[in-house]
Amino acid sequence: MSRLIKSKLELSGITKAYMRGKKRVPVLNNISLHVGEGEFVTLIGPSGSGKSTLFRLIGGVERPDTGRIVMEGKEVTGERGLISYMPQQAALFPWLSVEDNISSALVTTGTSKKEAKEQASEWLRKIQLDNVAKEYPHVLSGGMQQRVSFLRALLMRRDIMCLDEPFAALDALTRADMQRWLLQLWEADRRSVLFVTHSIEEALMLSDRIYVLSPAPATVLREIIVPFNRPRQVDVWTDPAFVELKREVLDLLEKGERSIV
Ligand SMILES: Nc1ncnc2c1ncn2[C@@H]1O[C@H](COP(=O)(O)OP(=O)(O)OP(=O)(O)O)[C@@H](O)[C@H]1O
Repeated sequence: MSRLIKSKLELSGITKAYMRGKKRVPVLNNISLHVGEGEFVTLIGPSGSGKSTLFRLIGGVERPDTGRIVMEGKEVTGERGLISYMPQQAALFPWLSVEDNISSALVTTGTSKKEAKEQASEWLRKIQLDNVAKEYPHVLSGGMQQRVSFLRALLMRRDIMCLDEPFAALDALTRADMQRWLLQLWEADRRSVLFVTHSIEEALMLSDRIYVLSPAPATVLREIIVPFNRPRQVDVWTDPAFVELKREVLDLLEKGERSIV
């Protein structure tokens, strides 16, 4: 299905190993995947399977040993500054107010300072954080900081947004709230997203497609197309197909774990 959609990001044959002392430790083994225009794609895999490493390669912070990274049809292996990245802990400038954290993201896209300030206030109103616009990030709760951090990534308007377990540090209720919030905001804007999570439910709730990774050295165990319609309802987890897919992913992850014991 997704091959009909124009690819924003395409990884082919990515291999990466690190040296630990004199020992070469393979982390990624021949990974190929793609993210189509306006697609929400998730990577799920056990801890240490190389998901963050993959993001570092896509972000150009490191280079793969073999393989190619292509964005919008152009090879960009090792090039920086092409993605917007949101890590587990909110990445905000502590010396800037919430509003200035947002407007500075807009300025990087070429928006004038005056226009950026106006748009930042408008966005903060839209996500109901206008009451903290003048505050500094440390005053905000974890969930609020992550909303601001997501908004920054969204407004950078890079070709692809890479979200690395953005809700992992939040409590269960805030996390569920954030998932609903992200779903609404993303469905209104449809950016191309590559998302990492450990939560199968989160992956099924948010994604168009899921790549299930094996333990390191990671390979793609399976690509799963998530069949639920959009706009997606939050009660999708009660759908029998949801329960079935959850079991399928869990089995894959468990089999992957067992194969290295
Ligand atoms: N710079 C490095 N030098 C040596 N080993 C590294 C380096 N970076 C990562 N590794 C190793 O590569 C493996 C994959 O790490 P990575 O952080 O990419 O996994 P991950 O899937 O993101 O893990 P988690 O889900 O726990 O965040 C780990 O064994 C890690 O120790």
